[in-house]
Amino acid sequence: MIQIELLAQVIEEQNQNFLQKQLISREESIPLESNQILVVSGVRRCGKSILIRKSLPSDAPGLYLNFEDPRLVDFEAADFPKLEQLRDQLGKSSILLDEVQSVAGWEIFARSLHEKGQKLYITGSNASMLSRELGTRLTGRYKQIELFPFSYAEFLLFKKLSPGEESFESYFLAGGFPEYLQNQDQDYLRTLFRDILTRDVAVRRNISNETALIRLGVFLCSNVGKPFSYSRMGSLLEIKSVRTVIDYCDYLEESYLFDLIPMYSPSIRKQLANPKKAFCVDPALASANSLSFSKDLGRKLENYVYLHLRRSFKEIQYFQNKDSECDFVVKWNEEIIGAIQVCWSLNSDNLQRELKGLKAALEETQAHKGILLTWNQEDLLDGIMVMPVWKWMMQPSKDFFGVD
Ligand SMILES: Nc1ncnc2c1ncn2[C@@H]1O[C@H](COP(=O)(O)OP(=O)(O)OP(=O)(O)O)[C@@H](O)[C@H]1O
Repeated sequence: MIQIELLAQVIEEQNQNFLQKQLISREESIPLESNQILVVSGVRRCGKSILIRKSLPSDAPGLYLNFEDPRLVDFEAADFPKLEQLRDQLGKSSILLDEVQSVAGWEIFARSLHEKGQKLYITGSNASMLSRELGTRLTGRYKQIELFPFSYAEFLLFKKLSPGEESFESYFLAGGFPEYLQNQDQDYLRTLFRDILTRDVAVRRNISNETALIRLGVFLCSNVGKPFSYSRMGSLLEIKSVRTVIDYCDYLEESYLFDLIPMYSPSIRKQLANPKKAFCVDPALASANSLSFSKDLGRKLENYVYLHLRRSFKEIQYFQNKDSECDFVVKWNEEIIGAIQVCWSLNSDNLQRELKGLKAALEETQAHKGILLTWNQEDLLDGIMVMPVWKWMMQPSKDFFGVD
């Protein structure tokens, strides 16, 4: 149990910090009028709680509480009614709970607020921990929004820059974690990565071999965009059991650090068995934690394109047949709707190969729209649009493919 006076003090301090910050508006918006519980999930430090707090009208702020505060170590389910009491005493309109999944039984409180028609916002950085309770006790009562580090458009707003090759180069180097954009300290990205692996993944998942988990994380950062099989990864990383490799990869996906995308295949069974490609939630985070000193710029660009697609689409695959490859195909409503090829720079050596891969993907998947993205070239080749990545990123990829 926790004393209400201590709780009031923690709340006052946590809420003070917020007022001092200069904040930009995000592309994601919070549906304030909805009467469902609103859940914002995403990788750590990407701006989840700020998104909610900034969205609430200034004359009706919410009562914010972050459960990672060590002073809340003794908070238990029986303490939740104190939050309602403090909310009313302080004249707040709603309750906003950060990383609440650490308190067992939180979903019972969530449900009771919902039943009383009172507003609750929740943020979390672990997909499965949240979804377990959401899926059972709160089915149909919540709406979930996924948030990512800043997009290129948000980066421009934050840095007060204009769109173009020069500002895209800055984004390409710095990525989208708001605090990193402020401090530009690579150690921040290393500490963040390590903290997610050791504190979130290893502790929550009870992993005793933390070294193997970190090695896997570094391996994925160093091999963004390259296909690999679980067994090959196991042997490279000296992890004996393939099952362990698969579990660890799942945990890394749950923490929103990486997505492992499958190869396109009409057969689901083949799709599962084929090699996967990993993409990181923030390419600058991957670079800071990578062992690959050659700095593969082409794959990094591919990672940015992947993220831009991922903001709009959940199902993204790569395409490969016996003699050609295409970086991404995008699924929407059970249909592949688009194919995207990414190439740093088109020249007489690679042009035919890149076009062939894109056309093969379009033909085989029956996707109706394809594009070839480059660092700075723009053209129309053989009926295929060629565009610089920065320009393509100025609109949501859903708009580009004409779906909503
Ligand atoms: N819209 C924004 N404009 C400017 N800075 C922002 C914005 N959103 C977040 N930040 C910065 O990023 C930091 C992290 O934001 P926030 O605490 O909301 O992230 P979070 O995803 O809730 O983190 P955690 O998962 O650790 O709880 C903030 O301290 C703030 O400095």
